[in-house]
Amino acid sequence: MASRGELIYPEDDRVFLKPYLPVPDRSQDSNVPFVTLTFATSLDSALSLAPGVQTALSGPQSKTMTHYLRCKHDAIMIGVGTAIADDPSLNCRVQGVGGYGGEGLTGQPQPVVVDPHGRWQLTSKTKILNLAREGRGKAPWILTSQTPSVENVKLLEQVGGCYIVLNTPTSTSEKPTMAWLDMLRAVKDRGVESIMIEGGGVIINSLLAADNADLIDSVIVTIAPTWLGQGGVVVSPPRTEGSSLPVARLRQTKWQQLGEDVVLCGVLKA
Ligand SMILES: NC(=O)C1=CN([C@@H]2O[C@H](COP(=O)(O)OP(=O)(O)OC[C@H]3O[C@@H](n4cnc5c(N)ncnc54)[C@H](O)[C@@H]3O)[C@@H](O)[C@H]2O)C=CC1
Ligand SMILES: Nc1nc(O)c(N)c(N[C@@H]2O[C@H](COP(=O)(O)O)[C@@H](O)[C@H]2O)n1
Repeated sequence: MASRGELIYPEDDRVFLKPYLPVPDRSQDSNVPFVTLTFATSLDSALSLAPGVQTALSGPQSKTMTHYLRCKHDAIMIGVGTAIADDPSLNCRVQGVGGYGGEGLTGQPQPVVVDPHGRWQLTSKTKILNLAREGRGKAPWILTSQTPSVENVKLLEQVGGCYIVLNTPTSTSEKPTMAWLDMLRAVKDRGVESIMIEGGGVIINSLLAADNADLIDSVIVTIAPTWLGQGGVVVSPPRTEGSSLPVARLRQTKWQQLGEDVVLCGVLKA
């Protein structure tokens, strides 16, 4: 750890991740960005103790790995459940990136929050807005399907963020209905060539479902040596109706121990 909360990710550990990282210019022909699915899980496949409860699973080394991944992607995406539960920073605190020893916002990912029904109430205390104000992270884009509140728009635009309203069919319930293709195209249209998707449970399970899993280029999972127990937010994507096959399986896997955790990398495409 360096000064001001700056993190240092060793060169040797960077080599291990390289085959799973976005390649510059790789996706320029595609209408969606390079997608990395990445999260930390317990041994019982839980992301957190309960919906709405932030739970530290990663140890210091694997958390630093996640921060390194953030500077290797143009954008970072979470669902509104995570935004409300965690009040996250969604920035990169690796030494040398913008705001942490580097110039401007160089290396900082664009945070993207999926909030179809406008649940996220921003305030002057919302961490991500304050970081943007201080030049230590970018202001978020919020993907929604509803007209946002005037108060939220004001707070967001003051720091350079914006709403992106998708004309995608939505239900009136809390069920996620914005199509992944539409969401990914929307960010690609705004210059995002690579995106890491961190969670939470609804986001990950819908992305891993058969209809969407093809959109994932790389998977990087931190596994912490702990059982959270029943009642947690669990990664367990829906089975295809009538199928008795596994939903998805990683190929080209590699494992690395980081502190007490292991990091599993792989790809889903054949
Ligand atoms: N261990 C880890 O790496 C991580 C843990 N978490 C934890 O996960 C928990 C939050 O997870 P969840 O409650 O499942 O919330 P979530 O973060 O997945 O957000 C769910 C909401 O996002 C929207 N959404 C998701 N997918 C959508 C889609 N395809 N289309 C339209 N809208 C969509 C919907 O409004 C949905 O209700 C928190 O406790 C958080 O701390 C979150 C991220 C990473
Ligand atoms: N890598 C990782 N390990 C954990 O144990 C976690 N709980 C998370 N959560 C994700 O990181 C975000 C919070 O971190 P920042 O404040 O943005 O640095 C949180 O919103 C989840 O996306 N990740």
